[in-house]
Amino acid sequence: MLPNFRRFITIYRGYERPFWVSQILLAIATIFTLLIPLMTQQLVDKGLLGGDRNALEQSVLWMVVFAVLSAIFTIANAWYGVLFGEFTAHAVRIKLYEKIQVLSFGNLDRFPTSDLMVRMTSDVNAIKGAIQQIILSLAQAPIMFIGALFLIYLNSPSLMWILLIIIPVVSIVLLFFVNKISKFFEKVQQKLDDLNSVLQEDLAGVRVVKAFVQGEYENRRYDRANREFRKASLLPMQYVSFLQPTLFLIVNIAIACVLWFGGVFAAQGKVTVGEILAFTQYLATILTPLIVLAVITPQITAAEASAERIFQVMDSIPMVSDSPQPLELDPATAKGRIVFENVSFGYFANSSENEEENYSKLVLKNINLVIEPGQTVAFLGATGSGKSTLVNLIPRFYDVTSGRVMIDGVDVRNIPLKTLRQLVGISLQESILFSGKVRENICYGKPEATEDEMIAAAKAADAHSFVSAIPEGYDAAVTRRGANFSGGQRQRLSIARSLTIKPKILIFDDSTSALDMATEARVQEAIKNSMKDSTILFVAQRISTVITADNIFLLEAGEIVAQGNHETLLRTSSLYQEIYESQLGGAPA
Ligand SMILES: Nc1ncnc2c1ncn2[C@@H]1O[C@H](COP(=O)(O)OP(=O)(O)OP(=O)(O)O)[C@@H](O)[C@H]1O
Repeated sequence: MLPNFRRFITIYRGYERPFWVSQILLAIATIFTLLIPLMTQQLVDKGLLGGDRNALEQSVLWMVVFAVLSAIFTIANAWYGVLFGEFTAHAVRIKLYEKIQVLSFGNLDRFPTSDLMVRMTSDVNAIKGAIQQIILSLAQAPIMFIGALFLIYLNSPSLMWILLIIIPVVSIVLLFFVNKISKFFEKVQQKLDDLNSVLQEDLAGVRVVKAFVQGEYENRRYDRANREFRKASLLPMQYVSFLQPTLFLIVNIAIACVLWFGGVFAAQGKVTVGEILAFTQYLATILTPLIVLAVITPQITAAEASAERIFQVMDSIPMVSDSPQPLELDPATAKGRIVFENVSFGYFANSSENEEENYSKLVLKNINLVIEPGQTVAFLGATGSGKSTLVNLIPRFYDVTSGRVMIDGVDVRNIPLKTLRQLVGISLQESILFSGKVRENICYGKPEATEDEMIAAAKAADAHSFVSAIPEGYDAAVTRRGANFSGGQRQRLSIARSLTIKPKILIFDDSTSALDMATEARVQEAIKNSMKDSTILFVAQRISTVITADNIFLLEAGEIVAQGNHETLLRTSSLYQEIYESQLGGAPA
C-alpha cells in the first residue's frame, strides 16, 4: 500500500530522529487523553452520586492535569510535525532540482516546463501536507484504539457489544469513500499540469497573442483547461464533503444507542451512570482516530499520486550520460576535427507504450561528413531540414540513434560530458539571458574569466560597444530573460558567453539571425579572427551567413544533398542556386 509515499518518507533518513521523537510525544499525549474518561467515571460514581467530596475534587484536579499534559505533548508533536514536513519538502525540492540539472535534452522533452513546475511546487506541497497530518495522528490512532478498547473492557464490559456493531459500520463507510476518492487524485494533478501548460505557454508568448489579437482564443483555451481542472477537482472533494458528516452521524447515533441501552442497564443495576458516561467518551475516543484517518486518507491518496509523479522525474535515467570507460581528450591540446559516420537520428515521440515505437521517424538520415580542424563550415537548409538537430549531436545534447559522431577520432559518447562541454561551445538559436549583471551572463560558462578575457569575447561578439555605452557598463543589470536588451543585443551577449570559454569547437545555431547583414558580417569576421584555432560551425537559413565558409553542407529533409564552398555550390547545386536567387536576387554571372 502507498509504495511511493512510503518510499518518499524513507528517503530522508536524516530526519528520522524528529519523526520518532514526534511519535513518542504523540503517544504520551494520547495516554493522557485516555486517562481523562477514567476520571469522569470516578467523578460521577464516587463524587456526584456517592457524595464523596474528596473523590470529586481529586477527579477534577487529575482531569485538568491530564488535559494540560495532553495539550503540552500534542503541541510539541505538532511542532515536530511541521519541522519534519518542511525539512522533507525542502530536501525533495533540492533533489528534484538537482535531478533536473542532470537530465538531458531528450528527458526534458518529455517533461515540459509547466509540468516540472507543478511537480516541484503543488506535488511537493501535497506530500508535505500529508506527512504533517500523518505525524499528527500516526501513533495516536493505534494507541487510542487499543487503549480505549482495553479500558472499556475493564470498566464497562457489558456495553462492549455496541462497539462490535459500530466499528465494522464505520470501517465499511470509510473503505467505500477511500476507494472512490483514490481514483480521482491522479487525474486532478494531470489536469493541473494541462492548466499550467496553457498558462505558461500563453504567458511566455503574451506578446505574440497580443500582436495577433488572439486574446479571445487564448481565453477560450484557458477556460477549457480551467473547466477540465474544476471538473476533476470537484468530484473527489464532493465525496470528501460527505465523509465527515456521515461519520459524525454514525457516532451520534451510536452515542444515542449507548445512552438508551445504558439507561436500561443502569435501571437494572448492571452498569453505573459513571460507566455510561465514560463509555460515551471512550466511544468518541475510539472513533476519533478512525475519523482522522478518514480526513487524512484523501490527502494521503493525493500525496501517493503526487509522490508517484515526483519519482517519475527522480527515477528518469538521463538519456545522455558519461561512458563507464571514458576516454580523456585534453581540451587544451584537442584539434577539433569532427566526423559524422553514417549518423541517423529520430526524436523520442513518447506516445506509445512500446519503447521501440516511441522514436519518431528519422529526422537525420545517414549523415557522413568531415570537418577539418580550424575550418569554418556552415549548414544551410530550409526550416525543419535538421540543421539544429545535426549540430546538437556534437555536444551530445542528444545521442545518435545509429552511427557515430567523433571528435579527433574519439566517439563523443566516450568523452566525459564535462570535457565535451569545454571542447564544444554553442550559441543557441534562442538567446536566453539570466537576471543578474551583464558580466555574469558573459562569464556564465567561465566565472573565473579575467576582465580582459571577458572584454575580448564581448568585442568579438560586437557587444562591447553597446555595453560600454550603458553607464554601468559590464555591471549593468540584466532583467529576467534579458528583457531589457533588444533581440540583436541578446544574441550578441549570448555569442560572447560562448566565446568566453574559448572552446575548440564553436557552434552558432542561427544565433546571428537577429543581426542586420552588415553587423552579422562584422561579428563573423571578428569571431574568426579571435578564434583562429577553433573549428567554427554556423547553422543558418540566410545565405549571407554562409557565403564566406570554407565548406557549406546543404541539408534537405534530414539528408546532406550537396557540399562545397560558395562558388562550387553555385556551379553544382541547383537547390543552392535557387536559395541564392530567392534571397540575394539573380545568380551572379
Ligand atoms: N525536441 C524535438 N522533439 C521532436 N521533434 C523535434 C524536436 N526538435 C526538432 N524536431 C523535429 O525535427 C525536425 C528537424 O528540426 P530542426 O530544428 O533540426 O530543423 P532546423 O533545420 O534546425 O530548422 P530551423 O531552421 O527552423 O531551426 C523537424 O521536423 C522538427 O519538427
